[in-house]
Amino acid sequence: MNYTEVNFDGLVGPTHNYAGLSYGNVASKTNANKVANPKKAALQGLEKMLTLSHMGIHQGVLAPNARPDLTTLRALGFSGSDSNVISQAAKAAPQFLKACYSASSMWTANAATISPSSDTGDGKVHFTPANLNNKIHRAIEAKTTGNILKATFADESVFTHHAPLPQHTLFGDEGAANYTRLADSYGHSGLALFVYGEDMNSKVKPQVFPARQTRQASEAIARSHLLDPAQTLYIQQNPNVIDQGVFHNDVIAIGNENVFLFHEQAFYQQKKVIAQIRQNYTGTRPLHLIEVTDADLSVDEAVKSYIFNSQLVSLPNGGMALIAPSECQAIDSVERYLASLRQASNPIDEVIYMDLKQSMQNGGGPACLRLRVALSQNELNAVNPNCLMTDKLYNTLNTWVNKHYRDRLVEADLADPSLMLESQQALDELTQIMNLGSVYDFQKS
Ligand SMILES: N=C(N)NCCC[C@H](NC(=O)CCC(=O)O)C(=O)O
Repeated sequence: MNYTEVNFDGLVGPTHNYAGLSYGNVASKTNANKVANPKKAALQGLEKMLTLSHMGIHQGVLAPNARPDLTTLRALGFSGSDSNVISQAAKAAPQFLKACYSASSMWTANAATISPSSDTGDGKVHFTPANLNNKIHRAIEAKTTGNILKATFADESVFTHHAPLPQHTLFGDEGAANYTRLADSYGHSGLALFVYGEDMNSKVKPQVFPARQTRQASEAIARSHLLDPAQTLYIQQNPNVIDQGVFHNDVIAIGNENVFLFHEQAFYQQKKVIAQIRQNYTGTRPLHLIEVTDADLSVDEAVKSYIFNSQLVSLPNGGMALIAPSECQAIDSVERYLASLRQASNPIDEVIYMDLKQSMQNGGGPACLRLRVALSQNELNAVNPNCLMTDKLYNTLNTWVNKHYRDRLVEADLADPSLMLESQQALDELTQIMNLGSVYDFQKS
């Protein structure tokens, strides 16, 4: 059957800011308190979506979570009118206010884990929103993200939506950022690689920064998605690279169809991992396992450039392209490596650089900004059409961003209730543009 991959990018929400909320994510900490430009962030994201759709690649859009998250602020004991909730939180608990204002749902690689119908026991596409248990500003995304996924993929005859895993450290789940699938093509059953940072029954774990994904979470998802155990591998991230800022596996490895590009320090007991992948891959097209050595690039250069957070996409006329952050052009060794990768004998023959600086400064590169969904033609027809990128939707969203978004946001602005009202108005309009219904709590009260 004819399958295709659709990249669903997260639309950057109107409250994008730099709050230093993610311990273990170097960029988030380094850029804390910088002046943010939400308008530019959203336009940079839309530009990437348009570029891919003009390359003939199917492109989708996922609406952002509503911020501030008043439901969470009220659960924390702030009460009265919405404006009172904001001003009380700004005085008593600015850290929680920042968490409830984060636009972090833009990084939709963390929105969910999705298994295509060619991998699942019942032939449906399975979705599990990530609980993002490790960080409070992200853990509060799961419920609304679930609503948005249901409104985007509504047809229950082809799509199955699971609840997020229990909110407990044992089941820390970061979604597709820690999941890759290797297959002959999108429509063939694939080898699911679940990469975890910590097995809660083992002592092998990072010493400085937290491991966000647990093996227990990955196993639970593979069970609910009815994956074939013979086609599912659980791989541990190298704890030493987590301690160097590799907080998700997609900061050190990227796979697409029969190509897997990863750093030589990506995994714990890497030689064994490579042998397992080779042994379990059932495709007939040759598997390209491309290991980037320390001599090519250090882990530090990988984290600074975000080279592994490029999107690796199959082109309509064959071959693959790497959609890389423009930060890769600033580091000589990275540029050199990319040039040699293009020349070498593998399907990657194009590198396209994108300016995503607003997102990058919070540790979110091209691959963080998109959720991959492999779909058959029939399943693609069942997707909410207002969530699929066209020139018309691009123009509408561009106008919408220019109308509603600020071009400057700092922490002090979060205490001003007019930011809340502006955001709610913008998002209410967005749900009409994207025909999502009432996915936000503020639309229900
Ligand atoms: N690698 C992938 N797939 N996603 C990147 C997510 C970046 C996000 N940054 C933040 O949440 C920073 C927010 C702040 O500090 O204001 C995170 O750490 O979870």
